Amino acid sequence: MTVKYKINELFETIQGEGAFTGQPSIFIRLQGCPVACSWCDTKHTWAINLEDEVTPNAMLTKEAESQTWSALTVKDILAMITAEGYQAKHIVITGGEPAMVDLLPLCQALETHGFSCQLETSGTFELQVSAKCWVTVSPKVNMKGGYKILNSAMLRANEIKHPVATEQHIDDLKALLAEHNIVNTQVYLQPISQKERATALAIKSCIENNWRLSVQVHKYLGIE
Ligand SMILES: C[S@@+](CC[C@H](N)C(=O)[O-])C[C@H]1O[C@@H](n2cnc3c(N)ncnc32)[C@H](O)[C@@H]1O
Ligand SMILES: Nc1nc2[nH]cc(C(=O)O)c2c(=O)[nH]1
Ligand code: SF4
Ligand SMILES: [Mg+2]
Repeated sequence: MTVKYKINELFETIQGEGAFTGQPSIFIRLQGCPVACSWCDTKHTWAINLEDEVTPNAMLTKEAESQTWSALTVKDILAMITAEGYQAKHIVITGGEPAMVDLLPLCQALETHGFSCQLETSGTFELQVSAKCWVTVSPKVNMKGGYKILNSAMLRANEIKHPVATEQHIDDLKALLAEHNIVNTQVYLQPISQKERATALAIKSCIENNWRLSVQVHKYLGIE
């Protein structure tokens, strides 16, 4: 049977986080996440309720965040991107937690059609992506859902992007890097919810550790 992806949103914008900040990108946001980060900015993507399924057009044209989703095949997704006339050549697969499902058919089809792929993931599920897919791991420590960061995800990561608000988050990150023996992967600190204190802590810690700052540019610009 052809795999269908449960999609909460599909839109074109500027990548606002991490190494690709500033890059025009098409975002595919998958529904569903059990990790349950208390400060998650996309809580509407957590629940997968069958009664929340909507048509592809209703999903594409929604004007406010909602937990509705539409089931699309890879072919449907490519057709939608073409029909919308999007110009971006970079596709960000996010969620929710997109790594809960097999993303290889999606990556392969997108790459065949000339797109580059990027995955945004918590690293708590085995990654099923193409070899060329850029993997952004945002490791989650002690979240309510009880999921643990996988060694395979930490090792596969092309960048590690860590949301921070407290010194504890910095200590958690250092412990993770040591535990998984990560030395060369570029690390980004991302202040949680643009809070002033979180941003000051992120700047200080980036300078101390030679990490980079990621400030969720889209939120400062008021774009999606
Ligand atoms: C919404 S998550 C979806 C992908 C995946 N579940 C993950 O956590 O990486 C996308 C990115 O937003 C980050 N994020 C979520 N809520 C945030 C917040 N309030 N402030 C800063 N970053 C946040 C996540 O850590 C992750 O890097
Ligand atoms: N512009 C923009 N950049 C992003 N980078 C990661 C995002 C995400 O929600 O995964 C995101 C998002 O929601 N919007
Ligand atoms: S893993 Fe990602 S989507 Fe899930 S709760 Fe945490 S930040 Fe939100
Ligand atoms: Mg976001």
